[in-house]
Amino acid sequence: MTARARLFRAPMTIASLVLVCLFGILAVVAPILWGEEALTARPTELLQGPSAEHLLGTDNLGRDLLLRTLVATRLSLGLAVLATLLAAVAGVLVGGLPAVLGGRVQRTFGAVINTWLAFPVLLLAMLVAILLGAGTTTAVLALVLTMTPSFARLAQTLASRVGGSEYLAAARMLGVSRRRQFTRYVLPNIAEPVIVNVTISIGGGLLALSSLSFLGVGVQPPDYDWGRLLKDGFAQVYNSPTAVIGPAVAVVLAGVAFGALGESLAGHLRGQDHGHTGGRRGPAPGPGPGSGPDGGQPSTPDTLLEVDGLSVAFPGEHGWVRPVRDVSLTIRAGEIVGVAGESGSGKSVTMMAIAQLSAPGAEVAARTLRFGDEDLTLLRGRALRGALTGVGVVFQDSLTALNPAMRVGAQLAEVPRTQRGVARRQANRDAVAALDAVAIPDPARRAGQFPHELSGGMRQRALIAMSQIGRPSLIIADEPTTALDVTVARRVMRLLRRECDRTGAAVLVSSHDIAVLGELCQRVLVMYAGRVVEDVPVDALRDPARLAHPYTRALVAALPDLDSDRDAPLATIPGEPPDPADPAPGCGFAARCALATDRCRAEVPELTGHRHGGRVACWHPQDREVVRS
Ligand SMILES: Nc1ncnc2c1ncn2[C@@H]1O[C@H](COP(=O)(O)OP(=O)(O)OP(=O)(O)O)[C@@H](O)[C@H]1O
Repeated sequence: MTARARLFRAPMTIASLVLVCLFGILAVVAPILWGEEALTARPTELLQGPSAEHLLGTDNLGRDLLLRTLVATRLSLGLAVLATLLAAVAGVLVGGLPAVLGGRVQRTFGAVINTWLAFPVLLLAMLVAILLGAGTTTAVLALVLTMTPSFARLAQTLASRVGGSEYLAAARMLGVSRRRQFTRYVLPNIAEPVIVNVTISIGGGLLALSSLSFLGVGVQPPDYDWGRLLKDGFAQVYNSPTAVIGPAVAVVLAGVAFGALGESLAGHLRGQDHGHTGGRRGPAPGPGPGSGPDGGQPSTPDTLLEVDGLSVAFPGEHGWVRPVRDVSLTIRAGEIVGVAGESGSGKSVTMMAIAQLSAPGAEVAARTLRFGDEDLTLLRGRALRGALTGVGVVFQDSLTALNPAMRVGAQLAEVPRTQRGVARRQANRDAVAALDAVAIPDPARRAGQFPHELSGGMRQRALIAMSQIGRPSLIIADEPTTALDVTVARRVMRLLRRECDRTGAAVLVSSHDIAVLGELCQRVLVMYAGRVVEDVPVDALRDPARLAHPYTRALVAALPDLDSDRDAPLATIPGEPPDPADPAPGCGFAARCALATDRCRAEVPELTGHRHGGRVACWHPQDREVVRS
């Protein structure tokens, strides 16, 4: 049974849904059927108790109390629904918009929402009602004012997850307008919980509005809602106790029905656990000047990307933490370069900093960050986005990298539409062709599906297609196969290579698996503790004796192969990588290195050329000669 089928079979859902529907029908038909009669005064039947003719008795003008309660459903529910919807819209705008407007706006709006939330709801409503004078409009306005902050808080929490997601980061990078980011990326992904909250809040709104009418600051005669009926009934409760029963039961039943329905829906949503609005990246401030030793490779005329002295810092508990330090690398046009290293070595942070997709709050600095003819350290805003149209990004987790609320084809089509102004139809055709190019079967049908309808491998292919569709000259693929099993991962990597061979794009791709990189790349950069420790040509990688850095050797030795003795434990690298918040002086690997000397523990080695044709940062580089001796 599907989760939705289970939801609609749950007794609480059925009961609350039936009640909500009944109230809805009553709100529509009661004024039509009994509106006139509920207003008819009967001077001979004043303040009567329950009878067969008047089940709940009559009021001080002889009007039937049951009919008045039924007719009041429309105004009571109508006002509660109206106030809740207005509050939801206002709350979503206040809480959701900052996600696409950026850090400072986000913080300011957050502070406003917190202050707003601190006011007691009913007190605020009464204050507004007293200031503006009693009446229906005032009551609704007061309610909107008091309900808006809780919607804003909800929208803010949900939208901040979307704001940090990879798919929104990619949309920003593409130059998708803020309005479109909000309507196509933020809104659809926060809609479900907001709608559920609207349902729950209608119950609360109904109680609050009834309270205002009961206190005399809400609906005024001759209009009447349940709160007003309660107020009038209360005045005659000693003569006719049944006068309060009708509206009291109606308020409680409707409040409980909406609340219970909302709670059932919320439980269903929690159970579904989409897990696809999570993400962790957002736009980065532009890189600024940095410092550090110059370890960069000389750039050649066909150099496509040149990075020198790249450092990334995040605000930590005790000051700035710098997980990436002084990284230097170059990539030539069409070259496929891998980035290897243990978890936490700084691969993703480096790659995202190059793609200008660092997490909010990150401080990125570089002496040189040049892509093609553009110096990215000097560009901002539109100019930076323009320069980055030549970069395609493949993220780690295809589920968080694709907008779950947008069809796959539409997401792909967004790239040519935004970057080159291609017409929608043509862009859709391009999207299907791009899916076809990455060997997705039945691409036209798949283009019409949502990301969750595709398998993990297929989604990763779609991401590769998306990174290619803008015809970039560089693809940055951050562990594109982490979420896939080994066989699918290898297939996806081969596909990445085939696509890049076909289009001539260069690739910077990271992976934990140095063996996979060895198959795919021409060069592999080995990272340790936020630095590049070796830049190895792939032929040297295949011959462990030519590897220069003890860490690279240890990484390669830790790889199992077909000849490995299955009973023997795998080689591991003893010790732990250093904590980026507490880096030791000298070489980061010294504490785990059998060859470390005092110099290693005191001075950071620079990346310098090595006989294998690459570079190494080590005071005691290894090579064939050293091994033999
Ligand atoms: N937004 C952030 N704020 C603070 N620290 C961060 C942030 N993102 C990453 N880091 C830290 O930076 C370091 C490097 O992380 P990074 O994700 O680059 O490692 P990685 O080599 O890609 O690892 P993995 O293979 O597990 O993804 C880690 O210590 C991580 O905790």
